[in-house]
Amino acid sequence: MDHKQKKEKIMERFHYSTDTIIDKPFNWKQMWRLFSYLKPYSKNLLPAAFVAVFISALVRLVAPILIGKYTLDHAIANKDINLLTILVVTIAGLYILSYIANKFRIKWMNMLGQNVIYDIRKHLFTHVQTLSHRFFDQRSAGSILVRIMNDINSLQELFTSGVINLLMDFILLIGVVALLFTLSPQLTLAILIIVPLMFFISTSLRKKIRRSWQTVRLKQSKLNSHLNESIQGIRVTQSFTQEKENIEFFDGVNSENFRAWQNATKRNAMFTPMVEMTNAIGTAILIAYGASLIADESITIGIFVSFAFYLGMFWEPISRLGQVYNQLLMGMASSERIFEFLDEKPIVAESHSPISLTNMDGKITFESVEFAYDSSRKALHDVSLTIDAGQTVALVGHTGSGKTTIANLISRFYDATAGKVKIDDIHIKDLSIQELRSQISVVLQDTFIFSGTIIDNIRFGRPEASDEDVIEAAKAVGADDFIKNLSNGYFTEVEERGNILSVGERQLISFARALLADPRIIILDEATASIDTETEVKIQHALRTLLKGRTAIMIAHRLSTIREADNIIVLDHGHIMEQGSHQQLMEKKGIYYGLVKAQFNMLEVG
Ligand SMILES: Nc1ncnc2c1ncn2[C@@H]1O[C@H](COP(=O)(O)OP(=O)(O)OP(=O)(O)O)[C@@H](O)[C@H]1O
Repeated sequence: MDHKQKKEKIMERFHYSTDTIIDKPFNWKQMWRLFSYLKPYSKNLLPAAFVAVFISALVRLVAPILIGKYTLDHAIANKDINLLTILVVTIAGLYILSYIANKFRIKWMNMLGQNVIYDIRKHLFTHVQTLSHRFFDQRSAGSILVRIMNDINSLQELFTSGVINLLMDFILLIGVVALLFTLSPQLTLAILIIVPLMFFISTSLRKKIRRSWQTVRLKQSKLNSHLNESIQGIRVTQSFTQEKENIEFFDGVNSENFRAWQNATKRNAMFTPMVEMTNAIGTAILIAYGASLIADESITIGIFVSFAFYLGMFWEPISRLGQVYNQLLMGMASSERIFEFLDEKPIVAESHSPISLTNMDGKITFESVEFAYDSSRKALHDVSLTIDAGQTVALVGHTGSGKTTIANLISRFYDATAGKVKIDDIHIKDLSIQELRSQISVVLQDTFIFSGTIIDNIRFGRPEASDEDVIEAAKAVGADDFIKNLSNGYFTEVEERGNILSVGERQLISFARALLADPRIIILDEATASIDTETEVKIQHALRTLLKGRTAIMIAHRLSTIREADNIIVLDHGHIMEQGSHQQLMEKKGIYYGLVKAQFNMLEVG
């Protein structure tokens, strides 16, 4: 395989297909929605900045006429020293006023921009937190990160300088055109001939620029997704010595990103030369036609000078409007992506009038429940079961048989596609999601440890718990011993995912976390799988404390851990195959019996 083929193969290795180009036409409604984030500032920052803009625009509009028409044609032509002094002082005063107004305009606009960015980011993050598991199943963490960080960042310029420049340029443009007309209508008309040409070129560029910014975001998304995955999976990469391939893939995505940027900035840069070219044509017309108008005394030299000033001021806002327009296009590309997330509704939605169940008993019923993660295959078929309050039920079965899916439906991370899941005989969809979940604790094999201290990690589900309560919970599950031996005991800082702890230690922390949260229903999904047999024996006792008086669902491949369960449900390909106590199922000599025997034989051989 030559290098090119090898590279192509590497580039096919990872797929980050969920982020697609959203190519809708320029949409004013959407822009309006974006600008509605300015609303909270419509009574303070925004009007203050508008006043500042208005003052500096006004000064810029008035000064040339004072310089050209009045200073040249009146004061200097008539040698009127008094008028000249008044004009010089007025012009100087106006420029000082403009300087002050500009200073405040920049300060207030920066504050406005930062506030708006803060608000949009907060809104998006808050919304993303409420979205259902299915949303996260379908997207990489990196692509979500790009929208919350890069897409929102790219709006910053639009809000700090774009919006206000837009306003300033509109005032300038309207003012300048009006003044040009009053100074000399013929000369103005002659120069305005080029405007339709400019309009035509800018319209044709519009779509291309917007698309290229969309592509940039897409490539950034891919880059971030890969970066995120590479760091999370670095141990696997290194153990399979795939660093070189990983670097090559990264290099491929990085160059795609680089090319996309190049392309977008190239297209962006087309605006300025276009404006400069029209500027040159306009000036040529001014000189040629203006000179002939002076010659036949249709206009004075003072008017010609004012006109030249205004002409410069005419191209400047047009050129800047091009820039703002680009910012608008960029903002459009980003806001489409931001609004796509904001418009995403949680699939698991709160009922319109949720029933409050603050003191749940913990009875769980499944009535002919069916579930499919995607339409192509079902994960559960016609599952009916009853778990009485306080019972401990074990779910066993082969990998992929649907055990975790049952647990997911109890926590309402997903909704059943058919049938009903009930808690205390109430349809789960009618219950308040927050109350439901606050009374359920899930302990997984792969425990998530957040950055922070051990004590705060245990306190995660009950932030108001005292240090003593935390220590008591840790003692009850046998986590106290190892925590005390850490450099700072309970106050030892752990980084994201708790890499300084062993998998078993992380599990013990999550046991303590669950116990402290004091739930009515507890789900242990392979929760003891990474704990050694000795520790497991130790925590069997703690487990009894943890499960006492609560409804418990235990999912375990290691069957020795679930012998004491009140009921064991055996699943196969999403069907309940048999259920009963350990004794009953052993006597039945069915699937469970086979599973126990297989494990026993393995141990014997081992
Ligand atoms: N988020 C998901 N999206 C799509 N399919 C999924 C998802 N999670 C699980 N599945 C599929 O649903 C089926 C049941 O999975 P489930 O996680 O319930 O199995 P399990 O019995 O808990 O397996 P294990 O013992 O390996 O944990 C499997 O075929 C799995 O591939």
